[in-house]
Amino acid sequence: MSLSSSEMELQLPPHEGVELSVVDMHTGGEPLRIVVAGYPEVRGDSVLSKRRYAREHLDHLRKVLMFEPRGHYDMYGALIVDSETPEADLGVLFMHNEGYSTMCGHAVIALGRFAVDYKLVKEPRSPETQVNIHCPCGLVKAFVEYSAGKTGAVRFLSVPAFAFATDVTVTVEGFGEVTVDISYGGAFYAFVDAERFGLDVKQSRTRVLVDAATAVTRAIKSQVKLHHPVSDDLAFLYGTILTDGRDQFSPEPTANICVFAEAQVDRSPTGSGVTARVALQYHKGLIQLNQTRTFQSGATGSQFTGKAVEETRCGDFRAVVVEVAGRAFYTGVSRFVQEPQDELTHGFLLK
Ligand SMILES: O=C(O)[C@H]1NCC[C@@H]1O
Repeated sequence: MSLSSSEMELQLPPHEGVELSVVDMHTGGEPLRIVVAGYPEVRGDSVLSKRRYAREHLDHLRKVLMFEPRGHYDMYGALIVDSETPEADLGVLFMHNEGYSTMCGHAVIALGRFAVDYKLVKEPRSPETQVNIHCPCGLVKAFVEYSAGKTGAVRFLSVPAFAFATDVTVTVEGFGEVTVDISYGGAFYAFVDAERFGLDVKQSRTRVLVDAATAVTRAIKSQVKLHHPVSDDLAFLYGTILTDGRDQFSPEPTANICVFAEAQVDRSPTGSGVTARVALQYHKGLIQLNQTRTFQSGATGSQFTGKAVEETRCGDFRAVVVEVAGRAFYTGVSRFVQEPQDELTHGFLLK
């Protein structure tokens, strides 16, 4: 007996399970699982309150889609929701191995293409189509290359980014006193030169980099209070980014690796991290407005570019608008099922 490909196409046998459909993409190697069907209504009168609602009432579905056996420890997801902002083409919630982030640049790059390809914006235009994406941190403007019916590279202008604190010394378990910078690019990150730990973001083993970055994140969470002028929901440390220390402007790429959420490793250079790092470099006078830098993922070598394009403010902070650019690709579509008899149907992670 043989099965032709058309007979096998997207057919599940009869089952009593709940189905969830997704489109999978990746940006610089970092996965993005976009939910297209199967989620119940996400209640709330703002994208930030919808994020709270999803965390309180729908978290079982995050685990189904992010965790094994359908996902994996480092899976990342996006759930499209309505936005309360009239200029927004779509709202989005981001999900990962621990919860819901406030910003995700790799996801914005993928969602920009997705929104044009799946007709979430009215009339695509050449050479670029603008897609306004309302993220929990605010409105992010994506510009998607569009030519002869095809989408390409994406650049986006993020929410105001600012250096929150520089040269903060914390006591890190296993490493003693470590001095870090903390910067905001839609989410807060700590930045440290990997050399401080005797590590190299491109050469060292990923597990060793993750342990050092995670120890820094834990230390900051317990020793530094963050705040954000717009909302307390934004005031938490999302992760630590280890760098190669090359912050002074150079046309050469600078590498970093981002460890966020629950010791999750970004395969991409991290769009919100690039935003925060550019704000930090600008704050320190290491780059000028419109000087484009290339940022490379220490994990995969994939690249984004980033530049500060305009000075602005965020509450009392002097801030900049940062433009980040990169490319995303489709990897597949899936219809997942949760069979009620399956003991592992809710998902699990190996730690
Ligand atoms: O590109 C970014 O901004 C994201 N990638 C995973 C972690 C961050 O949310």
